[in-house]
Amino acid sequence: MAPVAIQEPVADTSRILVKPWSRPAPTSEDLEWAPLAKIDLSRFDEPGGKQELAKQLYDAVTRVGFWVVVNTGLDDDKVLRQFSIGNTFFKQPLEEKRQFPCNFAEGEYFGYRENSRWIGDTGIKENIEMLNIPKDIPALSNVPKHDIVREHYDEIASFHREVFDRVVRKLLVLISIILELPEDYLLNAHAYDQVSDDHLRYMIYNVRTQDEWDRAQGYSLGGHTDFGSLTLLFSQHIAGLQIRTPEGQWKWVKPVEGGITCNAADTLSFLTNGLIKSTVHRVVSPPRDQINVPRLGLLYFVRPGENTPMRTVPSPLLERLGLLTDEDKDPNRPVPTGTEYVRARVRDVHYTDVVKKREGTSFDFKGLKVQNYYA
Ligand SMILES: O=C(O)CCC(=O)C(=O)O
Ligand SMILES: [Fe+2]
Repeated sequence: MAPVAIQEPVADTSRILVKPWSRPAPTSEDLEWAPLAKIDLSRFDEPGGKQELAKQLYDAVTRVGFWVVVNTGLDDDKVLRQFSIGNTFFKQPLEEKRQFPCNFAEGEYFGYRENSRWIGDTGIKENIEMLNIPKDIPALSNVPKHDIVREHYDEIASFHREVFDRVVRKLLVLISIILELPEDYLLNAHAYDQVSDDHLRYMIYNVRTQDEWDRAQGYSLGGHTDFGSLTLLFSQHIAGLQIRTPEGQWKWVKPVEGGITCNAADTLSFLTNGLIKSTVHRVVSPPRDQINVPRLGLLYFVRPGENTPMRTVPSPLLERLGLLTDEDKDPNRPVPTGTEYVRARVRDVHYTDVVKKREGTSFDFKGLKVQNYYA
């Protein structure tokens, strides 16, 4: 028998103590929850499993736009540890958090986003703070890290990679199967080792009074689509997220124990000429029994990168559905890269001191067009 390595406990030399965070109590209010498909990723490697899961995912990605993955193999203790690191970060002094702000002038989203912007003319500020952490690849190692990220980097980086490997990779394979493309087609277009603006996000909605929520929401309810290809939301218990269902009703998203809520976003919709649905969603005031609890979030955003042309993919399914145009098939037609598109979008939305609702307007970057505002 091979000798078993005995691991000495390693002294924690970090300066910043991460206090364990746990999920607050779920709401006891009877909300109208959106029915979402549950995709069991433990079946992915079974014979025929991928094909079966792809069938189950079809309606979710083409019509609903939101679904839940379960049995991902990600250990919930590791998930809670990431929530705890995020929570500890947000409790740090503003000067510390402000050290590395998002560079919105360039459409760059890595770093800290402060809750400093005014919402229209309401006199209320946004209540969201976030810290976006890039992929753990050499080409992005120069992106500056806050102390808490540096001190816990091994753990954060391995979580980042594990989320990609256990969830993102599998979803990109399933969607490639749906599109009748080679299984690794979309994975290659979003490869972990290539430069892209993928990020792990710690996010917090700070507590507001009902009156503040009402005033902010009277101006805008914040309906939007996400900018990249896929968004993963780790389970947390504060309600607030709502999706606009295919029937046009707003329904709440219920947290699933051990599950991850996923949604398709704009660039995946562009790459499939609209077949994959980028669903409109928003975060509204939590129910009464949760309104005094900060809404801590942990998310992963998948974006196409520098080496991904924003051209409809050569899918036989899209061809049959009449969604592949001659223009799409022309490899010489110049198109932006994923990074160019995403940065233009981030700059357009976030490079401002006052958040405007921009009713009736849309964003158009070299022919890639999305609506800015959904009521
Ligand atoms: O916090 C959530 O549940 C969703 C947040 C969201 O929609 C976003 O960050 O784009
Ligand atoms: Fe979103």
